[in-house]
Amino acid sequence: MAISGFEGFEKRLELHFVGNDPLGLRRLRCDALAQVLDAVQCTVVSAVGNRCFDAYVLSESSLFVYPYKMVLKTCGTTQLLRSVPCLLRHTVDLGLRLRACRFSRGSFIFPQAQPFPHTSFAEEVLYLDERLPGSLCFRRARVLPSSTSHAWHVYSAAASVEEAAAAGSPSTFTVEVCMTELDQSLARGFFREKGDERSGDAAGADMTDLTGIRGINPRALVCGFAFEPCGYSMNGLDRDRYSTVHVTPEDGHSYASFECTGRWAGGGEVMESLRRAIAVFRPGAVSVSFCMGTGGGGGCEEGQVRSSTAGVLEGLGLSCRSQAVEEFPGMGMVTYQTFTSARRK
Ligand SMILES: C[S@+](CC[C@H](N)C(=O)[O-])C[C@H]1O[C@@H](n2cnc3c(N)ncnc32)[C@H](O)[C@@H]1O
Repeated sequence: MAISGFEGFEKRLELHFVGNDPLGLRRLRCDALAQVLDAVQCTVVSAVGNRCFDAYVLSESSLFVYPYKMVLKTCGTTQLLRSVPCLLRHTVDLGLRLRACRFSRGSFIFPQAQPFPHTSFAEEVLYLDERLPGSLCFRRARVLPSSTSHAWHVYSAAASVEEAAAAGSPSTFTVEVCMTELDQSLARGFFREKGDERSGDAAGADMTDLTGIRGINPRALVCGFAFEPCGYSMNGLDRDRYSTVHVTPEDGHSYASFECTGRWAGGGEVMESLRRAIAVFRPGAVSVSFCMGTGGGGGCEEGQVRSSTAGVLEGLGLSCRSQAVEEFPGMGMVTYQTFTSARRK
């Protein structure tokens, strides 16, 4: 951990593959996954799977493995992008071909504590540019700004605009929420009692219930883990959709994140999850980023996504301070909105 404090803001990598084996990436052996995570400098603390995907809680955030999609999200001073060369070696052995990659992150609280290749966004982009196969020729790196010092950094690379659009239906989305300045009394719910000798899973299950996290999606199978002396991570599995929450409750640099995937279908369900997740923490500042497939025809329209999001957060006493939108060839549209508590001015 950095001397300054624990860096809650995660780095997130999403990789899409093509192949002929229906199990695809789920065939990756435990020792191969351990090598990939070793390169990043984190470990698995718990794992669960369903018919559609495997979900791992890590010492620093989460990993989701579908047959043709992998999402690796890590916080602290982990070296997320170092997973790429190792992973690509293993996936070639499984007969899988990388067809798209997206890397995203917010602005670090302690940027000086980040090691290579995360010392700057330019370094991260260069690292990926040099290691991704040349066949991923549609590339874009953008920093979506806000009215504060926070910004959303996104890099994407795709082999073909058509191939990627076909694989991600226009109505599928991923939403990433970053919350800081958590309500102190609510953040206390993510500290363990002194002398609590239960396992991280057992203490995590209680935190899931007592803090209201279980209610974010009552249908999900939740795998929660409580760190010592504080901190919490959970993965939720609901059919082919995952959700994940990570909490750094320490006062002064408190942070929580919520992420989920789904289909837009009018947006009611995702907006309700968003409302419940933010209500668990009552943060002073929030950013919400949606990544949506492109192609039109029954999908989610970015203007509608932004106005629904603003409506939900305003209902929680948060005011929209900035909005940005950017298209990434082959990966879709990304929106980025920031909010602060109305009481905070
Ligand atoms: C891994 S969790 C949640 C990560 C998530 N990205 C976040 O920061 O919101 C991080 C919290 O757990 C605490 N923690 C305790 N032991 C830890 C460990 N071995 N590895 C990572 N975090 C640990 C940290 O101090 C922090 O409060």
